[in-house]
Amino acid sequence: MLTHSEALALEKAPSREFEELSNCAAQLRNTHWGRTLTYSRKVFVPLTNMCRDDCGYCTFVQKPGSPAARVMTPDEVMAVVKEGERLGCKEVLFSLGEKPELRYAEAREALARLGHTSMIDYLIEMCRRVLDETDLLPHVNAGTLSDTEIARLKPVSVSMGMMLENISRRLLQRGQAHYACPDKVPVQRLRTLERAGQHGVPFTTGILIGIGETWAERVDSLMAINALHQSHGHIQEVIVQNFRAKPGTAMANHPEPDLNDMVRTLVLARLLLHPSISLQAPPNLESRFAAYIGAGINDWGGISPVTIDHINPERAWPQIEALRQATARCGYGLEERLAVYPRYLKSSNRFLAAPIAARLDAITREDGLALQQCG
Ligand SMILES: O=c1nc2n(C[C@H](O)[C@H](O)[C@H](O)CO)c3cc(O)ccc3cc-2c(=O)[nH]1
Ligand SMILES: C[C@H]1O[C@@H](n2cnc3c(N)ncnc32)[C@H](O)[C@@H]1O
Ligand code: MET
Ligand code: SF4
Repeated sequence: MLTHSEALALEKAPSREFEELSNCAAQLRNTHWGRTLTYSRKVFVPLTNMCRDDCGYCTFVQKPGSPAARVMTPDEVMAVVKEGERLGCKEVLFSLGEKPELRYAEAREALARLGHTSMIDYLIEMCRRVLDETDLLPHVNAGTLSDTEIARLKPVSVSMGMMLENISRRLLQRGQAHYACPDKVPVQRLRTLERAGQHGVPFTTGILIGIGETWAERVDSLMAINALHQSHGHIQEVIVQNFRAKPGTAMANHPEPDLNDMVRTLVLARLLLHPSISLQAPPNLESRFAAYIGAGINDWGGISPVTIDHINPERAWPQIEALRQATARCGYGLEERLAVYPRYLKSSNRFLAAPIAARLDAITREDGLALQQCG
């Protein structure tokens, strides 16, 4: 839709020109996704907050030795999932630190007590329990994954995700957001995205805005995501998430991106990405919803009536009814969807393992959830 030089120029396009581009983005959303925005009713399960990486913006991560460092027990996981089920949630978002067992004895010991040697093994067990004991559907956000890890997770989850964040290697330098983060090396993130495509996993990714990247690096990141989608068709959604500065982190004093920056980036994403890719922005990290809708988003992501956003614990979820009203004031409806998007739901396709396809078949027949076909 946009050439590379048009994409670069969008950053500083004069307001009249930008308004036209923004109208194009909104129009493109209307054409491909209609006048209904979606969200997923979820519970957030932070299976472990120990992590071998040290992202400069992250408060989720806890070092062993800190009283807050932990691995959730199976009973704790199932209690929150059951509570979600009681309140009508359909997604379990497993979001966790990356491979802490490779760095910390405490993580290895905690896993050994649970009968496992790796966090991914334990995650697979818990996904299976969710499927066996509840009606919820696991979405796995566990960072970089190997071929075998993806192959083993696919039959126990409906979709997986990992933010590319940014393709820039510059951010790995000392003093930058991804210093000392082996799992944030861009080629490792890109390999995970590529492997997910090869395995036919409906995949969520995205970019993190305002962590020291340039506009050109955002353009390159979105173009890389789009190219992977062109090869494999697996990118179901792209999240454009604004960095929030947290006290106590290396980036506590780093400026947060402003609304104009977010809006321009959303327009960029809508115009660069294939229109069948859902464009999501989280509603708890910005309250001016109309600006996001005007920039062409079609989805608000996961919202929980049960759990906080453990990544941004100080940012409360909007009430779903309040979000519905705000969305309606912009002229759009709000509908619930599943963690996997409609176009992957056709049974007997390469995107769903057989037991998952059977489960989804049953759920969608009962519920008739957000099943508008797109893309
Ligand atoms: O509550 C959150 N949900 C996050 N989600 C979940 C998201 O909101 C949706 O629930 C799922 O993507 C399902 O569509 C992510 C999912 C991913 O695959 C990758 C990254 C994220 C990031 C967040 C996040 O920071 N907070
Ligand atoms: C789940 C996703 O949340 C993002 N993430 C981690 N820390 C922050 C923060 N301070 N602000 C915004 N997003 C963050 C990362 O990109 C991670 O992949
Ligand atoms: N650690 C993973 C990542 O940064 C999962 C989300 S952060 C808890 O991608
Ligand atoms: S953002 Fe993810 S990878 Fe980075 S420190 Fe936090 S938990 Fe680890």
